[in-house]
Amino acid sequence: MGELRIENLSKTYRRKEGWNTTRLLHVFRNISFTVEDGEFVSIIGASGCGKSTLLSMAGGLAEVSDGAIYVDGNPVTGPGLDRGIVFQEFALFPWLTVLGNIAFGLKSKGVPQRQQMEMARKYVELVGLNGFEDYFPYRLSGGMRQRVGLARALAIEPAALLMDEPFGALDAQTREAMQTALSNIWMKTRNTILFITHDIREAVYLSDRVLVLAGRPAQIAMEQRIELPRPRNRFDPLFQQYELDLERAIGTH
Ligand SMILES: Nc1ncnc2c1ncn2[C@@H]1O[C@H](COP(=O)(O)OP(=O)(O)OP(=O)(O)O)[C@@H](O)[C@H]1O
Repeated sequence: MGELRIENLSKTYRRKEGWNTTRLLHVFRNISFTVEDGEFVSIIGASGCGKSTLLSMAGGLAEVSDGAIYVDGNPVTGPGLDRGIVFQEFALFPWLTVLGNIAFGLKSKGVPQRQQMEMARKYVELVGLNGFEDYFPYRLSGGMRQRVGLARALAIEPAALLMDEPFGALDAQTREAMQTALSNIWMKTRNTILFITHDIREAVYLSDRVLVLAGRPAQIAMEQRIELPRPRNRFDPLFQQYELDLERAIGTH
């Protein structure tokens, strides 16, 4: 199971302006949507519209101002092993090898040591890092580091995977290769994924459904189901039509 439900979610930041004035910044108000079990949903929107804030709240890392988030019906009250998170900054432990990084969360989950390595190896294989098990992160390219980040998040077998601009720090070519890799992995695992990006092409390539966040306070301005067979062809005219429609939705709200 892995259903992620966002219910009437609001976020307000209190910003200090001068020594005795604070201003309220309503980032978004009353946002509701559900990522169904096994569904890949992306959120796109202009810079500053609140995408990262929303994902951090789902991860239990940022406080909810109003509303609630549920994973399989259980309210999110903080970080937990039912959610795997992948950030843009790879956030790997530099003193651990590839295998050590991937096995790390399994220890916290209480998986016995022998089984930790077995499971970590399974995910090394899934993300295509065979042969690099004993490398330390500094010897890996950006794309390989993000494969480790993905394997680490997948290894704890979370109900939902939360990904915040995971390929944002990569060059264009590596980024496209990682999109293909993630799409292939997802076709095998069918994880529930909430994916944040500002790249429309990336969202169309990967998602079952794309939500456009726009306005201030932000709202879901558009919801687009992507009805293309996988693996997807970026040059398909229908693919390009989806891109255009979403571009328009971001621009006009
Ligand atoms: N801790 C904070 N205190 C006050 N304001 C904040 C805080 N964190 C974020 N904000 C503001 O909230 C808004 C939403 O920020 P957020 O990072 O969620 O946007 P985003 O859509 O992820 O942007 P980007 O695509 O540039 O990463 C922005 O206006 C930002 O300046």
